[in-house]
Amino acid sequence: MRKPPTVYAAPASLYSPSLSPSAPSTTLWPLPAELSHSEADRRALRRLLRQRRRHLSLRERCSAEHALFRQLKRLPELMRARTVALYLPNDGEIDATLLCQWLTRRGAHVYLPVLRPFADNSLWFVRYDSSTPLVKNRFGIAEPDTRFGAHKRRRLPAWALDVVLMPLVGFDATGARIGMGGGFYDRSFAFTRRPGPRPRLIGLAHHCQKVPALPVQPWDVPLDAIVSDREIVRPSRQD
Ligand SMILES: Nc1nc2c(c(=O)[nH]1)N(C=O)[C@@H](CNc1ccc(C(=O)N[C@@H](CCC(=O)O)C(=O)O)cc1)CN2
Ligand SMILES: Nc1ncnc2c1ncn2[C@@H]1O[C@H](COP(=O)(O)OP(=O)(O)OP(=O)(O)O)[C@@H](O)[C@H]1O
Repeated sequence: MRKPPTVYAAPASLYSPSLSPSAPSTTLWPLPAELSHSEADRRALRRLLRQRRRHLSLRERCSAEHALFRQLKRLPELMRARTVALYLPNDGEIDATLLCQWLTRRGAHVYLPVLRPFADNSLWFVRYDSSTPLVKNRFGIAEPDTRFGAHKRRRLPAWALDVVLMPLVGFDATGARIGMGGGFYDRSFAFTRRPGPRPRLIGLAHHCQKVPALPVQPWDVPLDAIVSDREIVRPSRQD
């Protein structure tokens, strides 16, 4: 019999050995003095922050993952949530999958993002548990298999999720964020600017991804909180 997929552990390939376990990643990958709105600057910043997070050692990752879990368990949004979207970590992203068991024990359901086929960079959210078959998407990230329509009963409209935990590439103290650059989350949650039911949006990142200031783009959806292994940032919503 085929072994069921391991679900709650992050793939071992994510944990590439550290290049230099002792050097703090912020020293090795310093930020430029000025950051502008220009696409070239945003691309350069993404590359640098992605290097920083990939450079964390296994020990730093493990301790960050546990620190993040402690912070998340205290969030009122998660304590009352019944449906929570998270992500399977990729490219050095902070790992929030310790929450899976915690949420399941509380009777909540976990969802993962799936690249929407035949659509412009937006996401579906499909229920995830220990028996969910996973396949790699075009970026090499594992996601629930939606090829044969079996996911249809397990898909939830984005507005019906209680909480969305969103992977960030960078953030600042005001709650501004930068993602992987595909606009996937911005498109999928653009509706949250209008009145009506909406999930709480919570960005997650390693502390080394915090920058002094990030320009906000007109299409950036506002977040309710950003949680790192060090702190919880609560931006004041403008609406
Ligand atoms: N773990 C995780 N899952 C996620 C996301 C994420 O950021 N993290 N996403 C969040 O949006 C979506 C996928 N978005 C992504 C957008 C760009 C790249 C990326 O690596 N881009 C390459 C260019 C690759 C190419 O074009 O072929 C790059 O920038 O180097 C990866 C994922 C859905 N699932
Ligand atoms: N609601 C939207 N409708 C149409 N295009 C959008 C929308 N949101 C973002 N975009 C486009 O997506 C592209 C990427 O946006 P951006 O650089 O802000 O990505 P990001 O915030 O890093 O990614 P993500 O939202 O996936 O975390 C931009 O060219 C932007 O114009």
